[in-house]
Amino acid sequence: MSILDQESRSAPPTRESSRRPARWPARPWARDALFAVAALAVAFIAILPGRDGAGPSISLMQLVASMAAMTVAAVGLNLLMGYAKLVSLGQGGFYAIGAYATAWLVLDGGWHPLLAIAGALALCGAVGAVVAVASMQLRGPQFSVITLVLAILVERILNEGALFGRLAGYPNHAQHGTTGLPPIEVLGFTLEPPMIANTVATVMVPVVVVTALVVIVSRNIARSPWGSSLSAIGESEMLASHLGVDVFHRKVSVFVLASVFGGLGGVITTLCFAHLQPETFDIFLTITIVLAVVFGGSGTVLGPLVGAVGIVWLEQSDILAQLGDLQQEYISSQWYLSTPGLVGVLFVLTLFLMPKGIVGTIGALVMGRRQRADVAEDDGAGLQETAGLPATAEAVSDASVDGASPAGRAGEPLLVMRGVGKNFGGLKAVADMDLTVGRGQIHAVIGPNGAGKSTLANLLTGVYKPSSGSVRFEGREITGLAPHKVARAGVARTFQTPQLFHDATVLDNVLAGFPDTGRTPLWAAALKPPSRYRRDAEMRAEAERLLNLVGLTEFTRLRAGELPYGKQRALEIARALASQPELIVLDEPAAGLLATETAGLGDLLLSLRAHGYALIVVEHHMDLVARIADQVTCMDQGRLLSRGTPQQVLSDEGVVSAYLGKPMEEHS
Ligand SMILES: Nc1ncnc2c1ncn2[C@@H]1O[C@H](COP(=O)(O)OP(=O)(O)OP(=O)(O)O)[C@@H](O)[C@H]1O
Repeated sequence: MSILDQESRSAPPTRESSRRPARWPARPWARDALFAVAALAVAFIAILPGRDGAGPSISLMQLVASMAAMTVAAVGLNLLMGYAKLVSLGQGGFYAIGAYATAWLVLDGGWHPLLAIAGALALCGAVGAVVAVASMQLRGPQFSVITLVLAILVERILNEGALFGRLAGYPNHAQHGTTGLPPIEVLGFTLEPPMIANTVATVMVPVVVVTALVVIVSRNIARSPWGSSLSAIGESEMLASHLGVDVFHRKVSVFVLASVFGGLGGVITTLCFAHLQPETFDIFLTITIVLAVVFGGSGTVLGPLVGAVGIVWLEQSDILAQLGDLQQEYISSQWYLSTPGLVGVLFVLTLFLMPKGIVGTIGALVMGRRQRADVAEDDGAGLQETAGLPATAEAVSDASVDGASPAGRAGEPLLVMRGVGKNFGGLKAVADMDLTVGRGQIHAVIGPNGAGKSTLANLLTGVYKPSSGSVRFEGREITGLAPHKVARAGVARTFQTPQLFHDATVLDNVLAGFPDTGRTPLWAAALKPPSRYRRDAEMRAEAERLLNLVGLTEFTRLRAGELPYGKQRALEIARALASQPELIVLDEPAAGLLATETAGLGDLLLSLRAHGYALIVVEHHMDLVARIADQVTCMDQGRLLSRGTPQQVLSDEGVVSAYLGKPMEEHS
């Protein structure tokens, strides 16, 4: 039923698409294949020096192993911290669980090493799930503290639990008669760790392949609708739920995934170093993983890799030790910073000088340059316009919204709210309100500040559960459903203050509006089957058409945060349309718009009505209300004050005295 159902091929090429330089390779699957080949190639090049097992290459392979372990753990943390903005300080704990559980299941449990690895990762996932369920209601610092407690607990258990050899490490002579885990055998191959001179460290092959696969999979996830849902959660959980995302489950899922990747870092450590010392799994490990993400670029695909490689190299090279010596020589032999202290200083400097990290900073520079080039090519037409919305009705019809529409069913009540009320303590914000909206109808809700208009919208969209009454949508009871369920039922909304992904492009903002953001399963995001490519192409074509509809074609690749306010409102409407709703609730869409923009908004809303959308418009601009609304409901003190056509309501004496102050004609 979307206005987008028409053949996308029929759309005329936009200026944006006609002048945009083609990316190479042009096809998304070819770009992904190239990335995968490059990742695997880098992985194999990294272990080339160890191919003959010569003594000096052993320490190099140990360095690569440490980098691989740190990369995998940092990639997991980045999904959690970089995208969903859930700052976990427990990643070191999962790393330790993965390492020790693998060794323990092999040595004490007698499990086959591959089974032990699977068991260790499952344990990390299970512990992650418990911690996530327990902590997901917490926000910001409280969440971080809970995860930090986990890391500290794990470290204490390893240090003090006799089972894990205490300070003797694991395995140890007293318990196992050996200080090294035997190399694992898989399909007749012995996977030797990089520990013995003149022995080829064969385990490095699966280690770097798995590391490359983790980077590839995390890139797939980050660039999928599943990844968009994480960014949405990071931006605002309220926004995410209105995009159809089941926030609680998604947060638990990403935490479990991050925990498993953290555990995989530990598994790599066990396989490569064969002996575990509890002090290497201290709180400093967790901080190093966080630093790797921040240093490389949190919320970027390559950031954790670059950060992990950089941090491990710094820690293991002589540079920091030499800096320590220099301090002792020239500043003080008593007061100087050792390696952990210097890493801490690096952390602080990174936060101040490069808050986006290495990859993020480079990415921002490249994006800025591209955008400046776009604007320079733009012959002044696009950015200098102030109106983000189509200024004329012709502009709207030019945008060709003649797709399939539910207009044929117009008149049937789509939404029926009956006796709805909401109390906040002793305050009746909404009391006994009815509201009926038919398909293809614009229903304006007006009233003085504090009348309860936004609360009514929030009751409909699931933000608040009604204290009384019922809400039916398309004949289905949706009273008290969570916002993501209401969104999935076909109700989209925009907000009083536009809620956008300010750092993402305009196009990506619209893409986040598609139902896929809430519905794509993790496996499809991670593995990217052919159907995902087809769907991505469809969504992209539809998103470009929607941007054309709301007059934002020129700005497709601009960052949303750089759009003028009016255009941000237009973008929010395009994103709402992407969810293919039946009903759109617009909370004060004309607030902050210029007169020309308000006129353009009116055109757009009328055009949406013409194509069968039902709209509820909470608004203070009476000119706009009078022009577009079929029905107007005026609220005062949470109750119905007047209802009828715009003419009836705007000339109602009660409305004039409680809200307008003077009759509508005198306003203009
Ligand atoms: N979460 C809340 N907790 C307590 N009181 C609330 C809450 N949300 C709204 N209210 C109160 O409910 C009443 C109605 O508020 P609401 O925001 O719905 O009014 P409104 O008509 O949308 O006003 P405006 O036009 O200023 O946006 C106000 O008195 C407000 O202070």
